[in-house]
Amino acid sequence: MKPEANLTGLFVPLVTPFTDDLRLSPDALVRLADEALSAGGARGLVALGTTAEAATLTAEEKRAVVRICSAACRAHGAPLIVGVGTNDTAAAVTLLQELAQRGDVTAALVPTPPYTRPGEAGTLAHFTALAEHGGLPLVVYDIPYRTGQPVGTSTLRALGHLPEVVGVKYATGAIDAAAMELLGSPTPGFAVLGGDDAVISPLLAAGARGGILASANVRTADYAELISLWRRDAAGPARRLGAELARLSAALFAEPNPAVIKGVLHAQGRIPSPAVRLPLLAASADSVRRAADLATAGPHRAHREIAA
Ligand SMILES: O=C(O)C1=NC(C(=O)O)C[C@H](O)C1
Repeated sequence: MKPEANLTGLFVPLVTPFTDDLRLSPDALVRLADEALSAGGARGLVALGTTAEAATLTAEEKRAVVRICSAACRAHGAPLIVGVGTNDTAAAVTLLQELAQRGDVTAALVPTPPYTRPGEAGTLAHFTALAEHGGLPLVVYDIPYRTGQPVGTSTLRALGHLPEVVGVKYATGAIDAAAMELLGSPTPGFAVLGGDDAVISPLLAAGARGGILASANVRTADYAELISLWRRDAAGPARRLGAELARLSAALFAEPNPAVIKGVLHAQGRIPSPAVRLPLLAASADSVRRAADLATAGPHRAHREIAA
């Protein structure tokens, strides 16, 4: 029997706000977490995703980020997903066991082992070990353009049948025959969540249960509404909002994530600094301006406000 993770809706992988001198800004993270779950209407949060620049955080900073996100999730009765990414299976088991001991983590978001390229059988063996020994429900993060390790539909299905694997963050960069095959016959207890922001709308149309979307750090409520519209089969408004948000997502990803998102959040006064840690560089003023314009008030929102 699978653990019940209830992975439907919008999960926001929060940025990690820094000060200008690159220290963690806990107060800003507390505000972002609360806004996403209250005004934003997100179903839950993702701590330590790619968008959080998790690769550059110290162990102590990671603990602080998880503590803050956990407190917000507890206050809102929301699920918390935590990113755990390494190509060392034994180290991943240890990290998962430590997280499991907290008792407040709904699931871990785990990429296919990055860089090593262990093949599909090795990837399946990796997740089997994590499922058997990690002690936490797992969401497989399928993002071959970052990890270098693609997984085919039959491997994904095999992963979905592992007892602790409750979902996949599907970010293959395409909605193709493989995606349609995956979505066409869903595996019970295995949620498909979109993770490619610019194509989230068609993935939802094809049956994805929700999304883990960095773009939702900005205009959270609209991404939550997009998911809700598709799940209610409201195709017309969903298509219009999806097209508008795809333009925003493209602008937010014009430079390596999360540089533009942080630039926009800073321009909106929501974080103290647009700073990112090396090897990322701050986004150009042009990219931030273009995305900030799209973030402020799209025609869809204007239309809804007039209609209200
Ligand atoms: O941090 C995440 O989770 C996400 N990161 C993305 C990326 O940087 O590739 C994309 C997605 O929006 C979620």
